[in-house]
Parts: sequence; C-alpha cells; structure tokens
Amino acid sequence: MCNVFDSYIFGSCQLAVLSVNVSKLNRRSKKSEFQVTVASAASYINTTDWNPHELRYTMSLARMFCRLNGYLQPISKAQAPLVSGFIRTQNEVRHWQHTAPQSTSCHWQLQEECLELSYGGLVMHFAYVWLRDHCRSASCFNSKTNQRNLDTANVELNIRPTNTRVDDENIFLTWPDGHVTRYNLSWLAQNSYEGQKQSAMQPRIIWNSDIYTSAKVPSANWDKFMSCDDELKKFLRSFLLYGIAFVEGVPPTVEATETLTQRVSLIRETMYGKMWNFTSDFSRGDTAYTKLALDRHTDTSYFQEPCGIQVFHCLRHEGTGGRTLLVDGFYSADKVLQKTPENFELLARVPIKHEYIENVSDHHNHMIGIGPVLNVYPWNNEVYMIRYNNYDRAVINTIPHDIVKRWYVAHRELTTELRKPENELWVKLKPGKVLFIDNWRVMHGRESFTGLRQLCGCYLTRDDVLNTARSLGLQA
Ligand SMILES: C[N+](C)(C)CCCC[C@H](N)C(=O)O
Ligand SMILES: O=C(O)CCC(=O)C(=O)O
Ligand SMILES: [Fe+2]
Repeated sequence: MCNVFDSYIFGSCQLAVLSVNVSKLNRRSKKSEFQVTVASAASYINTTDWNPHELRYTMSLARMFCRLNGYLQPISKAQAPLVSGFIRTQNEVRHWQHTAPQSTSCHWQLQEECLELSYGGLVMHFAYVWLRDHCRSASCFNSKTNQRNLDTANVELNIRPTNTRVDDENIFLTWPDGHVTRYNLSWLAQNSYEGQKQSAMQPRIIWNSDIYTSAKVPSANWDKFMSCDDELKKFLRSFLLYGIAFVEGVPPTVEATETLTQRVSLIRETMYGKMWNFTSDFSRGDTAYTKLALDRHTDTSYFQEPCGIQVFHCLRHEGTGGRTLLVDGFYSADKVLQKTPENFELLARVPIKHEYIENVSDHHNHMIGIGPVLNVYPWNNEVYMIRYNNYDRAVINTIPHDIVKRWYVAHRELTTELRKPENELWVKLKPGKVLFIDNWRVMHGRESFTGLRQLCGCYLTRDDVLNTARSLGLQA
C-alpha cells in the first residue's frame, strides 16, 4: 500500500513523495512508514494507474534527478522494491512550494502543525507558535537591545498563518490579525532544532596523552598575551578545543598571575578567597593543603555550579615529586558512550551529591552540590560538564537500591577509562608557567611531594571566559 504523500514542481519536473506503508508490504518489517521520493516528468503525476514497472522507471529518473540537482536524498536501491504494488490516492496529494531554481535548494511546505523547510540538505520543522513567537519585526523584537517585545502569553497556541509566500531569500507569513512576519530562510536554517541537533555546542578535540602531545599546542607568551588580542584569541581557541592551555614567561608572583587571569575573565571568588596561594600547611580542612598525592578529580563539585576554570601557577618548589596530572574527562566519557551506552545514560541521568564540610580554625563551611556525574545536552547527548571527585562525593541517598549497583558499575567503567595510563598527561609546573584548566572537563590531580611547594591561582567565572572568547569571534 502506498500513497502519494506530496508533490512539487521543479523546473520542468514534477516530483512525488510517496509514503509507503512497509508493514503492509512486508509484514515482517518492523517499520510501519517509509518515505520514498520519486521524480517524474510533469505529466506523470496525473497518471492514475501506476504500475511497478513504471514506478521503477520513475525511481531511476528520480535518482538521476537527485544527483543532478543535489537537493534531495538519493533513493537507495534497498527502497526501490518496496514500492511495488502501491495504490495512489489522489486526495493525498499536497503541493510543495519552492524558491526559484537559481536560489538553490530550498523547499517548504505548510503541514498541520508546522512549517517544513528543506534547505542546505537539512529538513527542518518549525511549529507555528514558535514562528509567531520568534517574529523579528520591529513591534515584536527590539533589535537595539536584542530583546523580545512580543508578549508570548498573548499568542494563540494553535495559531496558523492565514497566508504564506516566499521570494528567493525569505518566507512571509501573514497571521490571523494581519501581522506579517518575514523570515530570512538562512536565519531559519541557522536557528532550527534540526541544525542544532547536528552540530556541537562546543567544538572540541578530545584527547589522550598521545593526541595532546602530538598536537604540539603552543603556549602563549606573557608579553604578547598581555598586549595582543590575537595572542589571547589563539590561547582561548586552544583552551576551548582542549580544555587546557598554558602561558609561559609569567613573573612568578600572585599579582602577575592575577593580572594575567583578568585579561581573560572575572575571578570567581569562593570561600578559598579570590586569589589563593597555598602550601602543605593544612591551613584548610582539605587534602589539597597536604603533601599527599591526589587522584584525578574536578574541583568544587560540591557547588551547585562548579567553578568553570581553575588557574594554577607553581611559584616555588624545593623538593621532589609534585607533578600535575591532567586527564580529559570528555575523552573517557566518550569511550563509555561508545562501549556501554546504558552506563553513559546512568551517569548522565542519575543525580548524586557532593559535599564539603570544613571546620578548621576560623573556617566553617558546608557546601552541597547536586547533579549527575555527566551533564549532557538532551538534544544531542553532548557532555558539557563532569562532576567527578571521589573525595568529596557525599552519601548516596538519591538512588533506589535496585539502581545503585548499576550506577556503581557505570561509575567503575568511567573510572577505568579515566585511569588508563595512556589517558594521563603529566606536567611539572614551574615558576613562570601558568596552567588554565577547564574544570567542567579536564580532571587534575597531583603526585605526592617533598619539600616546600607553593601553588597560587584562582577560579574563573565560566560565563566571562566564554564571553571574552565570543567577543574575539570564537564559537563558545
Ligand atoms: C584550589 N584550592 C586549593 C583553593 C582549593 C582546593 C579545593 C579542593 C577540594 N577538595 C575540591 O576539589 O574542590
Ligand atoms: O597541589 C596541586 O597540584 C593541586 C591540588 C588540587 O587539586 C587543588 O588545589 O585543587
Ligand atoms: Fe583540585
């Protein structure tokens, strides 16, 4: 059973899109609906009796047509036999609209609930209420402030345009009250869900030690960094790509480190202070303030919003050990996703708590942060933040007993990935070399050490780092 689903005209050709009910054609098939695109000569669509032979001929035409015009998905060979024995129902035919041939591949169609737009190889859908809400006309949107004027609550939820037309670049929608919205087609394409789903929010290169080392990412140079926007931009570009970046030749003082970071962002003050400068004196109730080794972790997982960036500058070390360990959490998370998607899912969906309880001399702090280990964008499963700190992980009381063991299995798999030696990047921080770490992505740790070791640094406000990157023209 097969119906003509849609048809449209392009130049001298008329195209029919057939909706084939595969379950009726082949009962063993699990799929119930299948779409096949067919191109034909203009007269073809008026033919009432389609026979398999004719259809196959039409399909080979379609394939050729698609290839020539490059704007339809070529029909795969596998689909061809499915359409034999179809019945065409005339009343199912709806008409596709299209922009002029020279304006390239853009086709649109008004459906029951949405506008369907085919542009640049992507088929997109825009709900009518969305289209009304996003109107960029002067009365609906203030282009000086980039803010919406329209009161969304006044939009009829079942609104539909009463009239639609297109020119080469735009689609014009007339609404029931007479208001006209003009959308630039490429604006729609750029702002579609389908486009967003396909692209990464944050383009990145996930790395293990080999990948990072062979990339030979250059460090920025202090003088240039402070005076030249291009150097800052290069630095931020590699920071966004790898989640770590270095500046060398920095005067080994807290003040210079502060000046440096303020070129990138606002400092995020926490209960550790604005700039911190610490040794192994146990002045605070945390293992960081000892000489002990620290396994890979993210910091401030016990904040509702963990600090976005951590800056380290080792001002002094007279002793042995104390190397810094860096591991790309996104690389390991990706391995879990590839190997055991259900473990990835558990780590991404199950919220847990992290906690910081400090009662040392004058410092009294109790922080609780709640969230999953892997924070992902639901539309594309892209990981954007990892909370991973086994020291600070709190009592688990947010997971029922039948899930908790599965959660531990998933957590173990992530840990196994994170601990693979090939994923570990070891660096010895020296006075003058400042390290920026994306604390939502790259874990840090350290080797135990002897002697006096002084580390200064700060946390940065993530929004401000990204803001600086965007102002320099980077995608962040
Ligand atoms: C960086 N600085 C020394 C100030 C604080 C260290 C905090 C360590 C804490 N366990 C955490 O992971 O958040
Ligand atoms: O001492 C170090 O190298 C790092 C310690 C640490 O994890 C931290 O301060 O967050
Ligand atoms: Fe840390």
